[in-house]
Order: sequence, then C-alpha cells, then structure tokens
Amino acid sequence: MEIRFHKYQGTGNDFILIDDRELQFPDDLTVIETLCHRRFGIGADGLILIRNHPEYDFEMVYYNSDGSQSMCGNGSRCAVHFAKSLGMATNRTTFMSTDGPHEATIKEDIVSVQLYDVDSVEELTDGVFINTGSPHHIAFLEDVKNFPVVPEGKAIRFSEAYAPKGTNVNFVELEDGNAIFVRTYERGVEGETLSCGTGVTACSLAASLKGYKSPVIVHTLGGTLEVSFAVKEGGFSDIFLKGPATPVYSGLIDV
Ligand SMILES: N[C@@H](CCC[C@H](N)C(=O)O)C(=O)O
Repeated sequence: MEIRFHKYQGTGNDFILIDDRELQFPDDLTVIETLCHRRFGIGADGLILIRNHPEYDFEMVYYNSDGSQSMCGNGSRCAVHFAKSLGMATNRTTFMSTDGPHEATIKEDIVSVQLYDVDSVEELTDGVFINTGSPHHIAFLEDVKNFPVVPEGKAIRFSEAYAPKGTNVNFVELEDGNAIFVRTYERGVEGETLSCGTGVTACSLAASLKGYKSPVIVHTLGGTLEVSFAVKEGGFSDIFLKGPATPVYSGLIDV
C-alpha cells in the first residue's frame, strides 16, 4: 500500500508525520522502526500518526524510532503545524496525546504547547528527576558542548535506578541571560537527538530551582526554544514549550 508521509523537524528533532484519518497505517512496529531507520528508511527520531478524535481537534499517536510510545513535546509542536495544514486545527487547538489532552497555539511556524503541571520534583545526589509527560533525569555540568553525551547518557538511562522503564537523560549548562544549553540522550531513540521538547522543559524547571526565571531560553544543538511556567507549592503550573516547527519535505512510501 502506498502512503504519503510528511517529514517535519522541531529544532532538529525530526519526525515522520502521516495523515491516518482513514486508519490505514499498518499495526506493525517493525514498519515504524524501518521507516525511522536512517539508512533503510526515511530516517527520523519518531513517527506520528494524525487521527480524528471525537472530543478534540485531532489525536496524535507518537512512536519513538524503536516503536515505543511516550509524550513528545517537539513532536506535538510538529503535529499541530501538520494538523493545521490538513484543516483539522486553527491557530488555537486542543488535541489528544499519549498523556492526555493538550492545548496549543500556532502563529506562522511558531508553535506553543501547554504541558501538564508538574507536582513533584526529585532532587538526587547526581541531578534532578522531573516527569513532563516523559521521564527526565537532569544533570548540571560545565562544558556540555564537549561532554560524551551518548556513553554517559546511556549508562544513566539503563541504570538500576531507572529500571525497568528507563529515562531520558539531559545534560545542562547554565548560561548568562536566563538561558541554558541542553543536550539530551533519548530513550526510544537510544542516542542523542538535536533537541528534546519535554527534556528542555524539565531542564528549565530544574534551572528555576537554581534561580532562573520564566521564560527560560533554551539553546540546543538544533535551535532555540522558550519555556515559560509558574512556580507553585512543590512544583510548577502553566507550563508552555514554544519554538519553531518546520515542514521539510513530503513523499510516498510503500508499506
Ligand atoms: N523528543 C521528545 C521526547 C520523546 C519521548 C522520549 N524519547 C521517551 O520515550 O520518553 C520530546 O520532544 O519531548
């Protein structure tokens, strides 16, 4: 069967987007793994199916490149852009994702997605753990640009402390001007991505524990994002992840 796909990227976190309103996409995880493979497929960090939903403008069904599922912040921003191009969303939209319904706004290529309140922050001896829809270990370091993100991230991701589900792992450098620089090892991609939306959100919240104020400017290898939030007793509310979502190309695949 021939299916049209759309390739998107949000600060370098790249996704295959498919209009699956007719529910035609095969129920087969090996298809997802192959399509996301950078040599045997299209190549992407994840794949997103856009479907109708009875209560919201649309549903996004997110898969990491290995076929596992979780909430994806950058993927959500790309999904909103794509759903708008399909006429399923306007400049203000609500959609269903892996962790429940979300609100978002879009102005040209800039998409802002609201994430769920964070009610607990775990301060650890080697960092901070925050769940922003997906789980994130956050370590503050210097010279993150030259840090061995893959071996160090992998060791924490597969450590006993996070077994059996594992975690994403973020390495953060505090910068001047209320900004941070983040590199992320992503669970389900099993490597470093150029940006991780729920990850940079978790890092911004963790930076607020060190005196950083909303909105935090986040530099990643793939571009710049902005995270705004309000501090509440034991956690955070009104959390928004904002940045560019960009269509790259579209094509046809046989699945
Ligand atoms: N890239 C994503 C996060 C996707 C989910 C993550 N890899 C996990 O399995 O927890 C983002 O932008 O948030």
